[in-house]
Amino acid sequence: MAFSNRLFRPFETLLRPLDIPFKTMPDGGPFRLLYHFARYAPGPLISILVLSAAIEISNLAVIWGVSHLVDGVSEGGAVPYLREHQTALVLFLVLFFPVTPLMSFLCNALGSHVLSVAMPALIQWHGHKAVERQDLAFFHDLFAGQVATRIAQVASAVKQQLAVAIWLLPNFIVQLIGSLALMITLSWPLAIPVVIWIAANALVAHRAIPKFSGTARKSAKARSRLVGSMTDLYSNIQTVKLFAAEDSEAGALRRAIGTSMEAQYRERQIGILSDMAVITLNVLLFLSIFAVSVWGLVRGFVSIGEFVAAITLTQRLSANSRGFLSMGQQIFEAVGTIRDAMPVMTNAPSVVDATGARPLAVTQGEIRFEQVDFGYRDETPVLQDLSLHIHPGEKVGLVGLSGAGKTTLVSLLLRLFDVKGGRILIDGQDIARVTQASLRQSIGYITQDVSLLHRSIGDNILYGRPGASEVEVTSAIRGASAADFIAELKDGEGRTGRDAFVGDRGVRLSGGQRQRVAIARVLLKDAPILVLDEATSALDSEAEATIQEKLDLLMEGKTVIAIAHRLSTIARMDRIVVLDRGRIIEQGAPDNLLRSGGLYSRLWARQTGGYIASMDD
Ligand SMILES: Nc1ncnc2c1ncn2[C@@H]1O[C@H](COP(=O)(O)OP(=O)(O)OP(=O)(O)O)[C@@H](O)[C@H]1O
Repeated sequence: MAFSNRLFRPFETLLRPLDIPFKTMPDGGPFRLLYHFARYAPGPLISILVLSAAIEISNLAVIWGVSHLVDGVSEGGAVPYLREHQTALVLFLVLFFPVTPLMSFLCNALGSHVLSVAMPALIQWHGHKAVERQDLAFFHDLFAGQVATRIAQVASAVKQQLAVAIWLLPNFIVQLIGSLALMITLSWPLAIPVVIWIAANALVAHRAIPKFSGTARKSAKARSRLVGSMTDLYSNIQTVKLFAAEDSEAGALRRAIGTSMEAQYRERQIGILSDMAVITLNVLLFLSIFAVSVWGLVRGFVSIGEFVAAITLTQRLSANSRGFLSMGQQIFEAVGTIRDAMPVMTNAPSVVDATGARPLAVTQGEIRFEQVDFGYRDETPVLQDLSLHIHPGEKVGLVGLSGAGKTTLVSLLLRLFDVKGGRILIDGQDIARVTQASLRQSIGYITQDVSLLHRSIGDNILYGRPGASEVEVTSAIRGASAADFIAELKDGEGRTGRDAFVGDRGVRLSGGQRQRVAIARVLLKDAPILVLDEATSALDSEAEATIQEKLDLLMEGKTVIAIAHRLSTIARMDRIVVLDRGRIIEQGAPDNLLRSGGLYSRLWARQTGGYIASMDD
């Protein structure tokens, strides 16, 4: 191992973000959140604070020592002075080297490893743990990109806040108080300009920081809106191109960029003006300290050593005062950022495991919807007083016009949302009282819109049952009639077959191919309950016939709910349930329903070429 790796290894182990179990974050504001994370590394953080203050104390001691030395040597000559102060000089040299550099090294190493790397990593990791528990409604309300951006924003703002609070601020406060004390010790008239300078700086900060934080917030919002619009545009680029909307979209983007620039200009202007005020105050401080010192030299109340010390202190104060203003700006900016972004991490998820939830035990596969009421956000009901009893091993086809509530019904069975009234039972167990993981592990679900993870085809199929053997995966692929197209796959980086990547959300595959991968995944999962939401809609008739055979095999011995617009695919079901505006309006064996002259028979009659001609009327 390289020397530097060995040297820094101990610092890397002080805060191990990935080993810290997740705890719910407090939603009591930015400072509560800051405290929540600071408590994970109290030792290193307090050490940084103490070291930061100690470094400044030693810097001030060196300045004081130099002034003493200059006075002593100029008054009594070098040799007698050095002889008389041997011990003090050795201590002084030790402080100068190696103590101060060593403390700076420790402070930097702790700050860089714990504050700059491990702390943001901890926030991102715990931020992810907080977000992954959120229900689907949460993700429907936000762009996925926005969620990721907000977690990253909180991580960087908390890091910034902590760095200012425990690293920069203690150093600056010690410098301010110490310089003042030293000036008073050297010669009290020297302290007067410093006191006035501190008061004037505080006034500038008091006026500039609130203005700055307002504009900084506006400009951050404008920037994130710009990024949001661009993300939305690129993820819908196909629609933009199909409607030849590039020009109008570019116009909207130009406006967003313009607004963002405008906000940034305002932010910079306040920064420049307050900087100018601080620079002017610094020049005035220097001139007045210089004037008082020269006057003191002439009048004899300031020695040469004190003159040197006063000028050095003034220069250090001036150099750091601009940093102080920017510290204030950073704090306000970070507080604003945390306040805006923290709800994604602190909002309580609405679908959670009940206390003492037990794993679902599917023995028969019986499903009961009992007087279920449900609506998404507002009061508009999507399902009303819906009761449905599905017997063990029964195959039920769900039919209804678009928007009738079919997908919603199966989403409730998977507890992607909670019912507003009534309950859903599987083998007599209320799904609200079992663990969500065990419920979803017991249900194989092929969705209408199959989206795949940007990984290899093999990994996407293994998602059905991680740890499945090679033989099982191969058999699932065969079962889904996916072997031929997978064998021919090749991605941009030369990976072939099962190793080929599928592109973002599976864009490199056709709709039918994506559906076959989804079927293979569910075959591998082999869950006792099966939900097929338009499982074969993207397949051509020939492929559908092949897959249908496989699905029939897959359905054997399982309880099945199948949604289909193409009625031929569900004609073989034991029972058809027809939904209309959230209610069951008819149900029965397919043949009986055909004869009854209801909605199902009308839909069937309108079906041409395998499709329902006017589903949306
Ligand atoms: N995430 C959601 N948030 C708000 N409303 C939703 C959401 N998903 C669906 N809806 C609404 O709920 C109603 C039922 O939708 P659902 O998707 O269950 O119908 P469906 O019968 O499956 O339709 P389709 O056959 O077109 O898929 C619709 O009015 C729809 O607009």
